Amino acid sequence: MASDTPLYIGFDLSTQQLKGLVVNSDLKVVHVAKFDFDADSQGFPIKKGVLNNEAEHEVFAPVALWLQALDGVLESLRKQGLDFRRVKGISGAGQQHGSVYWGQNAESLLRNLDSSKSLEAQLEGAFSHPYSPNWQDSSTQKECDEFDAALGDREHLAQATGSKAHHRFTGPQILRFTRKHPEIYEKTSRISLVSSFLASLFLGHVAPFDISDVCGMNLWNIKKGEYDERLIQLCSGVFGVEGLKQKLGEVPEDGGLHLGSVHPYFVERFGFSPDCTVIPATGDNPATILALPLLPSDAMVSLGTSTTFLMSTPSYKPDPATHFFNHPTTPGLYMFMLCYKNGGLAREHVRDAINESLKDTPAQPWANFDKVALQTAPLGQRNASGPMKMGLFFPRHEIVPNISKGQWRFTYDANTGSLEETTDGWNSPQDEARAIIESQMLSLRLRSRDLTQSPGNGLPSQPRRVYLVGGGSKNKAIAKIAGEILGGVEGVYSLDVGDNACALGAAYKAVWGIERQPGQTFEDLIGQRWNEDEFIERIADGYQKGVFEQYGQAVEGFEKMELQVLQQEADKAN
Ligand SMILES: Nc1ncnc2c1ncn2[C@@H]1O[C@H](COP(=O)(O)OP(=O)(O)O)[C@@H](O)[C@H]1O
Ligand SMILES: O=C(CO)[C@@H](O)[C@H](O)COP(=O)(O)O
Repeated sequence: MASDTPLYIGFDLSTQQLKGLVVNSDLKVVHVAKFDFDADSQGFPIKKGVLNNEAEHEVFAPVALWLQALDGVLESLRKQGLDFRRVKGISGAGQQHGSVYWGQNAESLLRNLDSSKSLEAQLEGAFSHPYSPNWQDSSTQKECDEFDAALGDREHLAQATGSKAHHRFTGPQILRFTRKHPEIYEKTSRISLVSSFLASLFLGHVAPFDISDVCGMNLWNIKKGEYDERLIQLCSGVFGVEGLKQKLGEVPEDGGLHLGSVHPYFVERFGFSPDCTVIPATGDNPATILALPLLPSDAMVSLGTSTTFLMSTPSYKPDPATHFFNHPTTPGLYMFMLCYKNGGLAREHVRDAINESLKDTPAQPWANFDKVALQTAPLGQRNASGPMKMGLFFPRHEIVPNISKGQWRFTYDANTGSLEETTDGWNSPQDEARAIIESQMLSLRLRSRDLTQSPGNGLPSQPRRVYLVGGGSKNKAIAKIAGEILGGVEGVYSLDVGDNACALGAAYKAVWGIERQPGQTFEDLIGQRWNEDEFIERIADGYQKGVFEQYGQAVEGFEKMELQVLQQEADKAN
């Protein structure tokens, strides 16, 4: 390909790292660079990308860390030989819900960025508050109760905003901020989401929210396409409604909008072309569904720090147990999502316990976990009618369902429907490798079953394909068990970009934003250029008659188990 053809960059500012991925107009990846927060940053006492205040259940990240990371990733791309002059468009993805609080001098500091200094050196003073509340935070129960109550109950809130109130959602977080730091709130000129923060750095002024990511705030009325006045009223606390609206700013509808050209900082420091255009950055989950032309009958499971389950759908069927967002590019479509806090880190706990019990940490740290998981029979059953082992493994307060941290193990007899909380018959931690994967997948199947349909030929309802993405998607043991539980008539697939799907989706968004014809949808443009044989790999079987139905029985036991644990926890609290 000629060396002056256009390139596009997608960034992924996630929990544990910032990635930058470069594609050409044919959607081929030409560069990837990564800045790992724990390994590569200097001067931040973080662990897994965040800081904790356990006493108040707060989890937060230093904003300056992300500034250091952005210069770091661009520097790595330069070292790889990226010719920045060819980059025509930039978009990005940010971990969802996190908020960044800009001070009074933010716009002037952004506008006057000096290319001889690092972003960190000159923007540290741009924030009224140095930390961004992280999606793993669970400090806002009081505020969540108020949000649910503001529209009557959690059903009505979900109907209006796509989700019931959640600890991590930005509205409840802002309300708590107005109470905990009233004087800082007053001095805050603008509030960004992590996605719009990233776009702001490239633009050199505070960028608007993205039409999909704004749905992760419990403030946006999805059907009306505007902020919900009652929720803005609540969220502004003792401060004025107008003041909050001004801090939040406008929300353009077009996900491919040209926000403006990159700031001269990037032209002078890295050699970007002055006409390189910034396209709205979206949330990391919305960006992930843009990594391929996803059909409404497909499901994606993102195995990152969080585990998320994603579908693109024309129907808006909000429910307090799930999330709906506007689709990031296509009006009339929505994104359905389930999000679990205890994803990758919970699996790592079991992995480490197994390595410890075997006194063996192999070079590939997942080797023992995978071997044990595959050697264990489905549901730890000794025979087809034996008791099923199942459990909940939550080293952190879980979102789905809303349960404090803890570990519970049960056996379930599918013939009698009896459920017993017991560790009898469990060989821990070995049995937990399969059990934790099963627990996560059974929860996904339970909560997504109303959105799937029968693919025909008398087959049970299930997705057409299951796509695995995120750090855990390279794990074939997880893929095999995911296929057994979730099904997928055509099988379980992974993207050849492995754990970079989110950055890839952001890069595709930039391609579409710049190269689309008037009215051309994302699905149309990406669908035309998508090369299935090259971009995806079938890594496991999906639907398997017999085992899928066996797990269907287990879903019933799983639901009962969750309800019992919820009841036990509620009784303890009273
Ligand atoms: N081979 C593997 N098997 C299972 N999980 C893995 C494997 N490799 C990485 N992971 C998991 O991937 C997670 C990071 O995923 P990633 O998508 O990169 O993170 P982020 O949440 O920051 O976007 C880690 O927490 C780790 O547990
Ligand atoms: O809170 C959510 C979604 O609602 C999380 O999915 C965050 O968006 C962070 O994701 P990762 O860092 O795990 O990719």
